[in-house]
Parts: sequence; C-alpha cells; structure tokens
Amino acid sequence: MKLKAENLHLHYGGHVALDDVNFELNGNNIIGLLGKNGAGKTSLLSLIASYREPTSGLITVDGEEPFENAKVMQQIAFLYDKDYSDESDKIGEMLEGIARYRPNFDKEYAESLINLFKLDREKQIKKFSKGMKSALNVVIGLASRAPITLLDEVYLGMDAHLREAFYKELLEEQQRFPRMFILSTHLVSEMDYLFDEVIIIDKGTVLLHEEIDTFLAKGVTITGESELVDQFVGSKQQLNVQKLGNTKSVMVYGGLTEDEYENARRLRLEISHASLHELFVHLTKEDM
Ligand SMILES: Nc1ncnc2c1ncn2[C@@H]1O[C@H](COP(=O)(O)OP(=O)(O)OP(=O)(O)O)[C@@H](O)[C@H]1O
Repeated sequence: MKLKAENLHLHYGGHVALDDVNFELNGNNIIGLLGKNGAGKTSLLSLIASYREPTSGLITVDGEEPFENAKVMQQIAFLYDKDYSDESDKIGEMLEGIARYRPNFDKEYAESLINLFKLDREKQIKKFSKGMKSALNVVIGLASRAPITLLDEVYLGMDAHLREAFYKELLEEQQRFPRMFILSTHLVSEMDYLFDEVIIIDKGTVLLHEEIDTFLAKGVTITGESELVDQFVGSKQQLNVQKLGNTKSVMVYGGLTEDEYENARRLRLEISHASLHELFVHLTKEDM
C-alpha cells in the first residue's frame, strides 16, 4: 500500500501540532516513528487512522483520503493506550465484535496470541492490568492483519518478558503476512532492530525519513588524540563531543568516504557507528 502525506497541518485550536508534514511510505516495512514528548506522533497516527481530519493538506492511502472513508478505514488498524475502564466484556466477546468489521481478522491466531501473552479469558477487560491491556492491543493489532497497522506506544506497561514476546511475534508475523507497520516508541534502543525505516518527527515536522541502514551509516564516532580528531573532523556536522584528558570523541553526521576511513586508519583514530538511540537523541536535542 502507498501512504502519502502532503503539506499536512493539524491545529488544535490555536496550537500547531503538525506543521507541513510530507512523506511517502510504500510497501511492507516496519517503520519506527520517533519523536520527543509532544512532537506530534499520536497526532500524525490519528490522521492516518482517520480519527481526525487534517486542518489542511492531504493524507492518502493508495490515493484515497481516509477521513470518513469506510473502505480505507477497514484497511487500517490503530492501537493506542485506550481507556478500557468501562469495558465489561471479556476478551472473547470483544474479539468477536472486532472480527465482524475486520475482514482479515484471524480468530485462531488471536487465540494463540492470547495464550502466548497468558491473558485471562475469564476476566473482564476493565479489570486487566496495564500490561495486559497493552497485550490485548497487540493481539488486536496483529490478529486484525490490516494492510496498515499503527501501534502507538503499544508496549506501555508491558514488562520486559512481554515486550520481548511482542517483538519476536511481530517479526514472525511480518514474515508470514508482510504488511506496513508504523510503531511509535520511546524505547529506541530496545526496538531499533525491528525497523526497516525510520521517521523522526520534531516539533510537528518531519526531521528525517530514511531507510534504517542508510541512516545508521551516517552516524560515526571518531575517537583519538584531540588534535588529530579535530583535524579529521574539520567542518563536518558534529552531534556530540566528549573529552577525557587528551582523548576526544566526536560524533559526526553525514558518513565517511572510503578515503576518509583509510585516512582515519593511518592517523590511528578509532571509528565506531552511532546507535539509532544516540542519533535520535543528538539530532533532536534542544540546542541543535
Ligand atoms: N486534543 C488536544 N488538544 C490540544 N492540544 C493537543 C491535543 N492533543 C495533542 N495536543 C498537543 O499537540 C502536540 C502534539 O501532541 P501528540 O500527542 O501528537 O505528541 P506525541 O509525539 O504523541 O507525544 P508523546 O510522546 O508525549 O505521546 C502537543 O503539544 C500536545 O500538547
């Protein structure tokens, strides 16, 4: 499926939550949607899911706008930290209801996920713990097999074991039934291996959208004797600098050429790649 945002704006009264957002997503990839608190991730996902209408600009799914468009809405599953405090149904009853409007919903798969996450079939959903409610969202999100699945911080409250089970299941499911997943997260270092692409949103605009390998290749840390590091770094964009005695470590953005790698070896400088977490933190810090 093709998901396209063109000059997208969303205002809440006088507050600008999304400011000229543009991107195009094609194909069956897992996309990490990263941004600091309040950057606009949930706002963007709610436009894609047609929970809201853009103030201006366009969001399209295979050329069609999702807002109040039943055909497109069926193609998109949006799972978020929903308030289940009035939900007196048990899990079986709830999934029966969902299966009625989700054409690809796989009940057998849902049952296996309920077992995997050890969700209590006899308990009312409103009595689930926070982690269980999140696991329920994962069950709905995966078993719906919607062509576009949006998971907004869906791990909230899940303990480390549950999260690991979710990540493993997501990757296996993506092998079985490839589709587009967009995952918003603050657990960048824990989830980086899941992503094929990354979108970083900052203050309501898209700071970057890249394939993960291309992006990661751009973040390089050079460590060595201070003067040599300074000489090597020259006018490159510096994301972070650390000094210890006469040793300096500089994280640069933009990647290195083969000649530069060779030069670094000659100067006995140590080169390492920055992690997604490091790149994200330094690209979005306030004084950038
Ligand atoms: N219903 C609303 N009314 C007014 N302002 C809102 C509303 N929802 C969000 N905002 C504001 O819009 C901006 C973007 O919020 P949004 O929830 O999209 O960010 P986010 O990136 O998902 O944040 P977080 O990581 O904290 O969940 C924030 O400044 C927020 O305060």
